[in-house]
Amino acid sequence: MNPALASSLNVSRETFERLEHYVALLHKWNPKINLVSRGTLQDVWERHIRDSLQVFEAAEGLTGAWVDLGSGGGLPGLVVALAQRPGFSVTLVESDQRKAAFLRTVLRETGSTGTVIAERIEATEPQSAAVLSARALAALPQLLGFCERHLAQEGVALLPKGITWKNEVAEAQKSFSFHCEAIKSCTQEGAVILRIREISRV
Ligand SMILES: C[S@@+](CC[C@H](N)C(=O)[O-])C[C@H]1O[C@@H](n2cnc3c(N)ncnc32)[C@H](O)[C@@H]1O
Repeated sequence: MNPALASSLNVSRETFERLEHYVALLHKWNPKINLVSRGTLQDVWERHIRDSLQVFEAAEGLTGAWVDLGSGGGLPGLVVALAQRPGFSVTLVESDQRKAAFLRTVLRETGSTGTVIAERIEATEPQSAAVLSARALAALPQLLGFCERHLAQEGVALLPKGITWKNEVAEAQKSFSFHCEAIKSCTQEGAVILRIREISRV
């Protein structure tokens, strides 16, 4: 337990302990199945955990079914599940069977609840999510297509994007109408979390 780190992440002791267990499993499994790029593993708390927790914070005021698409090694969806905030049920969609096995292992070993769907997003039964997240999965136009399938009408998408986010928004506006708020990232200069709702085709 590192109290200074736990406090800077603004998580409870219990959540921090689950996150520590997750980080240990990431180190153990990563050499075999490449869950995160090897170079980022030494800096996992900043590059991945803090980066995912800020997506969670952007969900302030929301509750219900949280669906994370293309979860990979669990970012940000598994971190949301490990935080165990009341009012959310978390589903992780990841088509790679080995990564899905990893996600289930972390949930089981940390005593956390969550569902892992080891299927392709396009083939998964529509989820009617209240909150939909996806990090490093696809460009915004494709992500909004996934939202059409999996986000409830009143739902909110939380999509971390890098410094070219304005270009992606402009590209997506050619095919979709949507309300978009850009929340500054605390982990990368120029990056944002797009908070998107009221999506429809133009
Ligand atoms: C670049 S990784 C990002 C993983 C994680 N979100 C992160 O930020 O580290 C993209 C993940 O999405 C999964 N994926 C890509 N296309 C998918 C699809 N159509 N259906 C389900 N999973 C998909 C891949 O297997 C991979 O694990």
